[in-house]
Amino acid sequence: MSEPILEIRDLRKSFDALKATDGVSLDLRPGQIHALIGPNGAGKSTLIHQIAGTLKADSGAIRFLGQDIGGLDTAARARLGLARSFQISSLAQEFSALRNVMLAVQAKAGNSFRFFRQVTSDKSLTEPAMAMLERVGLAGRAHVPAAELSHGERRQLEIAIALALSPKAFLFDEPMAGMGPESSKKLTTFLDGLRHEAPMLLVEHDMDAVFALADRISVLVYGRIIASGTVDEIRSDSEVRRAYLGEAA
Ligand SMILES: Nc1ncnc2c1ncn2[C@@H]1O[C@H](COP(=O)(O)OP(=O)(O)OP(=O)(O)O)[C@@H](O)[C@H]1O
Repeated sequence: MSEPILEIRDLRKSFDALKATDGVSLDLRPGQIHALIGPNGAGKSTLIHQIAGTLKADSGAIRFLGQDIGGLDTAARARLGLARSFQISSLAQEFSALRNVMLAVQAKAGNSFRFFRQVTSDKSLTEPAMAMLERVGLAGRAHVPAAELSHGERRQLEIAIALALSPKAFLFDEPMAGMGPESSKKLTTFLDGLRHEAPMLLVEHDMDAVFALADRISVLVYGRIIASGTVDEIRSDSEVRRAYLGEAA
């Protein structure tokens, strides 16, 4: 089996007495979509934030491309190729979709944010940014401020931003949240194709999407992984059905 791109080992994070992450270990391998599911409050977002670096783990190891990244900040992890899209949007709301992606292209190139005003027409930024918008189906909305995009379009924009960083792995926290069935289907097809670009750790409550996409599913309950396996293994696991899936399986 190929070496994991991302390795999590015995990760722990408490908020006072609450063990939000209680000894989690998992691997993300090349070409893989690894879904992380579990009930509300199970610790899925907390885990994603520790991997991205927006939250510091209490203990445990996070290795990315063979390197221990536990001591790196969010920006350094992103520069290594760890791209993320969170439940809570980090878009610059007053900027157009195109400008938002240009910021990411510029960050990837290592340029300073301060000079952004002078480079808004720089083709080395506009062209790749436009190409990313085309990929996610947002080219026609390039000049619309992020604040005026629909919820689904904002999620597409976040993915375009993630793509602009030439990621080696994606962390997605509920990309389908708040989307209607049509948009969810479209996004599912898009994410399916994305696995060849970089593997993905996907937190998602939409079980249709998870079952359609996941190569592997890990089930988190009270901060612990209670089961990990293929879609079929997870669907037929009686403990998982009791703890989470219920009738959805
Ligand atoms: N900053 C924080 N301070 C204190 N408690 C927190 C903090 N962040 C999360 N928690 C708690 O940690 C637990 C895990 O929360 P988390 O948001 O990671 O769950 P989740 O599985 O992502 O839930 P959901 O599916 O509802 O998004 C919850 O009990 C939550 O209240």
